[in-house]
Amino acid sequence: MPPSPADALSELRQEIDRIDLSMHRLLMERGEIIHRLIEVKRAQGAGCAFRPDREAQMMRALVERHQGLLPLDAVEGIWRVIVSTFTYVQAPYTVHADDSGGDAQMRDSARFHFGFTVPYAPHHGALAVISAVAASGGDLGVLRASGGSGDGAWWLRLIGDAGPKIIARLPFVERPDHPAGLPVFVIAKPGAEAASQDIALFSISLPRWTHDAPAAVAAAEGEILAAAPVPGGHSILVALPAAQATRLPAALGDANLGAAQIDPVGGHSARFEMDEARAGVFAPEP
Ligand SMILES: O=C(O)C(=O)C[C@]1(C(=O)O)C=C[C@@H](O)C=C1
Repeated sequence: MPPSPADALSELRQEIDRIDLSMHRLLMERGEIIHRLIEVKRAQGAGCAFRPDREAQMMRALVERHQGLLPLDAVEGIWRVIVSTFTYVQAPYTVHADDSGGDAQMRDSARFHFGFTVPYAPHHGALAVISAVAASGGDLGVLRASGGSGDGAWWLRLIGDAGPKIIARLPFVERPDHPAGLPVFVIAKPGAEAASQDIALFSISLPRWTHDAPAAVAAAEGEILAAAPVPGGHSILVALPAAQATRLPAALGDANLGAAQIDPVGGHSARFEMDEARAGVFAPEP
């Protein structure tokens, strides 16, 4: 005789309890590993525990192997909370975020990527975020990748050895309809470990704005992310594959912009975009 619906339900719930217990035990076991990792990192003298390149690699592997009923957004969100919280328990940090372009999207992004245990400190403007990170021990800052605030050329504040640098671009896995898809840069004070050099970011101060600038940057496979007038000229924030960075001076020179001042302001892992079809595989049936 097949089991009654009540018995079948009870059996399935026992299975769920068994799986929940295993997942919880595994999370606690992960915590033990993190304990040992703290010791190793302490021996290395590292400050901030955030390792964006490692996280980018983990998030890609996660979405690539994911299958089944659970929507990808949920799986990604769960792992973001796990990893960010384990980062926090290694070395507590606050996420300073620029809410000048709207609080809701920025807060959703910070909570999705860093969870609720990590303190969230809103600021009005990119400059305020950069100052907060510069004054902190090992905090992170989150800024809209497109700029967007009325702060002008905020990236100038990232120039120089001591200034915070861009170390990541979020989300790690880009796709249409990402629940926290606002493209943001994460900034931090320069750490012991070198940041990724897949994509390099430069502040370029031009003696003047010219419509040849985008083509010159494109000639080095770069992209202008933001632009703002500065005293004595115009400043642009440029992203390009790090391997192409040596081509920038010549490309600018060819556009009569040889006097441009080029300063590194950080870098991040290569962007990883999922196409719509793949991103939708796990979406619930309408
Ligand atoms: O791999 C590390 O260095 C860790 O600190 C572990 C861990 C994780 O929890 O998986 C946490 C923080 C880092 O940003 C990356 C990964």
